[in-house]
Amino acid sequence: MRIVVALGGNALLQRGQKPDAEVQEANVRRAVESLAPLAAEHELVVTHGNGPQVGVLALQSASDPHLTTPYPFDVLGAQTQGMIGYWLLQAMQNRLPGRQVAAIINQTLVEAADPAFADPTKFVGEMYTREQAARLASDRGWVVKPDGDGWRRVVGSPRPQRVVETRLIRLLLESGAVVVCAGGGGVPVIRDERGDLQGVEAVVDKDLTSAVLAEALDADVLLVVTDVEHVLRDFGTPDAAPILRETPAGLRSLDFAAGSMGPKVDAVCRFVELTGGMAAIGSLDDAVAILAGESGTIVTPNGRYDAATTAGPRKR
Ligand SMILES: Nc1ncnc2c1ncn2[C@@H]1O[C@H](COP(=O)(O)OP(=O)(O)O)[C@@H](O)[C@H]1O
Ligand SMILES: NC(=O)OP(=O)(O)O
Repeated sequence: MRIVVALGGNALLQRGQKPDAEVQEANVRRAVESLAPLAAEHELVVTHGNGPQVGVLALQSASDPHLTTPYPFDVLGAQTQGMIGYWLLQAMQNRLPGRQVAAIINQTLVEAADPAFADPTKFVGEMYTREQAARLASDRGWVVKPDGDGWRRVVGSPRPQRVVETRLIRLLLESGAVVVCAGGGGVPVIRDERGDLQGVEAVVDKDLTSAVLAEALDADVLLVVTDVEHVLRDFGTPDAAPILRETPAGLRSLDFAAGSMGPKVDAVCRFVELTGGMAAIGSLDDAVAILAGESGTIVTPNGRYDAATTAGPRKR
């Protein structure tokens, strides 16, 4: 099978952890431990988040006295692709000797007129108290919003339209390589009036980009892995209950939090609606169990899933 796995920012940096390289490298090794069995049997594309990391780089850049202007978010997004891509590349190569692994810088086309530029929703960087966030907003011109128990900076997150390097990713997959791409949702770009690509100030949602990419690659499965075993209905209430199997229409009839579960649900529904394939949201540690139908929230056109008929290896 051809599988696209979207690795949550939580997989790379758990809440409360300091964003030191060695902390994230250890988390990446744990992620790769979970994904390696999939790579051994299937064609595998790994995408990843960059919310915490791109916020750290933005702060560094804004504090650098040598710069006249801080680096814009397209440049910072490319930096996170290089950094996280390198960690994933090395961990995969160590865990899958003999297998080719490619980690590529890539761009995601968005629409210049997307209203999301004017209504920032994408959380970046670390968590602050309400008072700290208010001060940062006034000192640095940030937009800040509540995220769970704290406050974080938000930036515009236009909808991904197409991964520019889709053909290259397909070629790499067909050659047998594991491909790490679409990091941070891909570097956001538009085409100018001459048709040239040009970066824009935004951070694309990696789950939505993963759905666009998975569909364009004719993937069989889209796995969105994060720090919860299932999507919960009535999240945050005493009636919270795991959703095990669902149809896209069933999931879309429920409400999910913008900026966290909302885009993941949107991504898996979109993939299943467009392809008739299987998509799931679950825990990073359970990637193999999700495919076996033993964990996660599994979304299919009819809300049923038979691992024996779906999860066979794809001929390369
Ligand atoms: N309905 C829900 N079911 C489960 N988790 C939810 C739900 N709504 C919000 N969440 C929160 O979403 C988080 C996962 O989203 P997010 O933090 O954006 O993940 P990642 O960074 O891994 O992509 C969970 O840790 C949980 O706190
Ligand atoms: N770009 C992006 O979606 O990052 P996170 O998954 O870390 O929020």
